[in-house]
Amino acid sequence: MNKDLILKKIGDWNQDFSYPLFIAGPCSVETPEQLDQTVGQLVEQGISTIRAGVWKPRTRPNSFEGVGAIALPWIQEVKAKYGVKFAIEVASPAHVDEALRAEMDVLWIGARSTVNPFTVQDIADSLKGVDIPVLIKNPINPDLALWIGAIERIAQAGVSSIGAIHRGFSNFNDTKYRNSPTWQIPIELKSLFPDLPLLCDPSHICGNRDLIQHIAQKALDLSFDGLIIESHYQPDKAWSDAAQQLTPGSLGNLLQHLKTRKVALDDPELQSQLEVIREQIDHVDREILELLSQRMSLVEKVGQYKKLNNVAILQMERWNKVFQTRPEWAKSLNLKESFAKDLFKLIHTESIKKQTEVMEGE
Ligand SMILES: O=C(O)C(=O)C[C@]1(C(=O)O)C=C[C@@H](O)C=C1
Repeated sequence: MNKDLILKKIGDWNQDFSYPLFIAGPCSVETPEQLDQTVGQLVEQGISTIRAGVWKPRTRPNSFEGVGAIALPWIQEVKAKYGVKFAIEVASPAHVDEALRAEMDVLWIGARSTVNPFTVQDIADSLKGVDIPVLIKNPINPDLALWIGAIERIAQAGVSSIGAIHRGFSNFNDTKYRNSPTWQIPIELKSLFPDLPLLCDPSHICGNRDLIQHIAQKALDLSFDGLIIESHYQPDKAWSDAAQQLTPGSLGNLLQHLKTRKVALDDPELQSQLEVIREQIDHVDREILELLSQRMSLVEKVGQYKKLNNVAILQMERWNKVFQTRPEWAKSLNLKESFAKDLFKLIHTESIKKQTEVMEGE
């Protein structure tokens, strides 16, 4: 992976944006009136960058696919009237061309486009020589490399202001969320590219307006750089994504109740108190690793016995016992059973690897 990508924090982008960056607007542009009402009300709530879908990629045909390019002059009108910036989704070079001609301020690449490197490359090629902020949503499947690949393609086209949007990942099981947040993936992205601005799209994660506050707060707690939220002046009448859109008033209320967290500690007193606890954590982590190393030596010993006596590595009866007792022990120690299960699954996989090395060794 290319860790040498030159990425800029929002404050260094080629246009001025507030920080954290809060973008809001309707799922789709529907009519000039809907756009004007929604944008006017969002501006009253302090929003200065609006999102809206012009072309909508839909799962199945014959559903509303966006009004298309006729929306662009309507957008230009509200941009001029309210002095807002505008972000729209592009999924092809033709969209990029029309969006640039209509002087959009920000483009985003949707989850269904990010999954396809051909599509992303086509979009990247059409952006050569144009420096407009581009936001890249995660692919619908939980594939970090694909997300990074899309970011690299856009960066290589010469775009200097790039952000990533976490909109959750498709899931087959019916969970609480429309798209699973699977936070470890955006966290991993942030740890690989600390300067890459990362926004969260709680609307698409939740699929339901009641859950948005919680996910929005969680994103800020995890040091996300902003939010992109769907808002419509009459959400229940929206032509797409009705259940997850908020009225501008509810959005304003949500933003007011959000706690923005500091990324770094600037109070030396607090810093030194934290240092003391962090030293203790370092010490405990070291002990955990020493104990794991001891466990692995024992596993290796068992491996030698198995090799000598021609016994199979995988011992389900014993493993089932381990896998049953450890979560129980964890619970009595105030740890989550699910955490102990995940941990011991990892440990067991490592034991099997170790014993395979013993078996295959001289
Ligand atoms: O008890 C064994 O036979 C081991 O090799 C140890 C161990 C473990 O890690 O706990 C590893 C592999 C087996 O499938 C069961 C358990």
